[in-house]
Amino acid sequence: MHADTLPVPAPPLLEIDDATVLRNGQPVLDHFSLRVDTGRHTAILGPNGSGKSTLVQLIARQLYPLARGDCRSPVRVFGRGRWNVAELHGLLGIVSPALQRDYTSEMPLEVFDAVVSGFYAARGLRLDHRVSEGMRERANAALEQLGASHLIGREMAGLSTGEARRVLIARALVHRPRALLLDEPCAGLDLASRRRFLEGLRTLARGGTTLLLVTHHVEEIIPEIDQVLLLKRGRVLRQGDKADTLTDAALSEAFDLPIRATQRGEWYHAAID
Ligand SMILES: Nc1ncnc2c1ncn2[C@@H]1O[C@H](COP(=O)(O)OP(=O)(O)OP(=O)(O)O)[C@@H](O)[C@H]1O
Repeated sequence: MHADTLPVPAPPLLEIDDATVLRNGQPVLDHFSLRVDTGRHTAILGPNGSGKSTLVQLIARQLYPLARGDCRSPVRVFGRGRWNVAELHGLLGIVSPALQRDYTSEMPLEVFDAVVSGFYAARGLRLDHRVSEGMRERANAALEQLGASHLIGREMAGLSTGEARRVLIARALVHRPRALLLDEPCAGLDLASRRRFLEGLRTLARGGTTLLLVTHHVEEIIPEIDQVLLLKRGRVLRQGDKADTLTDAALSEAFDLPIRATQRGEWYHAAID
């Protein structure tokens, strides 16, 4: 095969190159670099205040890094440094606690409208939004995929935490994004709901959506995730496969406590030693 007929490799899902983000004048991400290849399911794990949500906001274009001398954007998603936010969300669905707070506030919003308005990157439908039959079908299919079809007709504000999260993930999925960035998706779920929810994520991961899962909990790292990024105080402490990152030494250093990690089948657990 000639060099010019070789397949072009897909650009990485995410490349962050020496990004610094300040809050109140303090660096909360500090000369931060990271690369995640498309198709490689990844967990971003770290203690409170380590910079996980800041990283999500940086990727989502809700926060900006300090400008660099060479004018190159330090954050590239699918190989591009410049995106309009709606276009970006079509390729990379993002579900965060802030989004959930916004969508479950008292301002009325029905479940199906919450999902189908994802096509317009809007919170609910406006009069000028035309919903085609194709859009309806995709919104219904996404709700079904998340086991949330029975919630159609309900108000978002009246849903439980887990129900609302499923609806918001369905909303992110209407675009058939290549990747999903989920910030603390299991927060507020009881033990059984958490396991059911994680099984749903496993199905998504196996279906070809690259997952970026932000969490404090080793137990939420589904078997399909094979790369872990350990954060500490705004820096990457360690990045690699689970055998290298979910170790007693690495977790103890990240959380500043002696931690013992154990593997049970395909899942990992961590406890204070
Ligand atoms: N709006 C803000 N103004 C000032 N400082 C902030 C703001 N938001 C976060 N920070 C600070 O930035 C640092 C990183 O916070 P961030 O929320 O990104 O961490 P996190 O890893 O997501 O934490 P948690 O697990 O508690 O959600 C913390 O020191 C935090 O106090």
